[in-house]
Amino acid sequence: MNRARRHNRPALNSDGNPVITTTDLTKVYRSRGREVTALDGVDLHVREGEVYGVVGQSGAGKSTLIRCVNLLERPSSGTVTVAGQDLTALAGRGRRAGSALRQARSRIGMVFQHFNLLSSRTVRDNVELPLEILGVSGKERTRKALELLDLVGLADKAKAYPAQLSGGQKQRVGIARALAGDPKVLLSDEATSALDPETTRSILQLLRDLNRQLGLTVLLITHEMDVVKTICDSAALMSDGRIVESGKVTDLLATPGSQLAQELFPVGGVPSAEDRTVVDVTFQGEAAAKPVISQLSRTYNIDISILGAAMDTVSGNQVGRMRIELPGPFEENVVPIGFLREQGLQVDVADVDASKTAVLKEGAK
Ligand SMILES: Nc1ncnc2c1ncn2[C@@H]1O[C@H](COP(=O)(O)OP(=O)(O)OP(=O)(O)O)[C@@H](O)[C@H]1O
Repeated sequence: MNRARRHNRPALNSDGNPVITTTDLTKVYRSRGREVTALDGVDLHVREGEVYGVVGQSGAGKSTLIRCVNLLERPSSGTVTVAGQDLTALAGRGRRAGSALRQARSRIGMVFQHFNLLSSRTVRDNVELPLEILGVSGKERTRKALELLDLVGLADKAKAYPAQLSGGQKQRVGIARALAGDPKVLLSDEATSALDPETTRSILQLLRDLNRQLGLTVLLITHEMDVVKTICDSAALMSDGRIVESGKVTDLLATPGSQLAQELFPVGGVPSAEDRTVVDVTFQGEAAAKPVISQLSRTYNIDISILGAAMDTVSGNQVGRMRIELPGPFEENVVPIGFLREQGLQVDVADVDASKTAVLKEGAK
């Protein structure tokens, strides 16, 4: 059970200080005479206290980005600043990392997809490991490890070995270990990808609770849009080593033609005949509760078909998307579409082509 208590930290201040900043970050891998540009001028701004998700297709550069943020991977150029400290200016790499970089890294926790626990050590000893490296005394290490295991709901597993734990429990140990150095920032590399849906939910809830309770800033990479919907305040979409869209999730949902919004709330559906206007409507907050579709139908005396719909909660707010079909071509529907916009809804006119696959958004034209 998750013991992290909720507390009443005010909602994220949208003007919060940046705690992770990358500037023009570039990473070029060179192997066997070949060059791969994994990061191509990435500017990332993660504000204090937010949960920030980076999504993108396989090979987009997500893992490279998160590994560059704590300098597990040394960028080819550009800078990484975490909690006001320019990590790229600190010397050394890997085992030989200078003590300044080691100290700075201890303030950055990292959680991995496959947990990376040492099988020969007990749960408690796994959590103590980073404290050993930091030179913390035995008694203090044990006190801290037990406190952290309690925080992640595993107080009764301190003497168990990783092999005796479920996947979700192993990830809780991974999270406790990541918190050992009292980090300001937690990096999560696909932390829930190896877990079943229910365990995923409980781990995401734990991350959210830790974010709220400790004021911990979380930067996570994921290929699961549900992770973004469930816990992210902000998100960035990566493609070919670049950030192609970023911002607060609620703002992205209100941005015409947003690719991230479409991926978060994919609505399909093709028109029933030629000469129909297909419109994607996004509802947020108060607008989600208004009976706008029936009002539209009554006001303009038109029949409206719902071609597809998705409703969900994003960062605690009710959000929905709906693809509707109005009779007649676009020119005949300018006024009804204006009515929807006046109701505070995000409205994109979708141009579903004859092959019924490509959707070109009005806002993206
Ligand atoms: N150590 C490496 N040496 C050479 N090329 C690499 C190395 N690591 C990553 N790459 C390449 O860099 C690009 C970005 O990889 P990266 O793992 O960062 O993407 P990703 O978005 O995390 O993908 P995935 O979701 O599949 O993990 C890919 O083309 C990949 O093949």
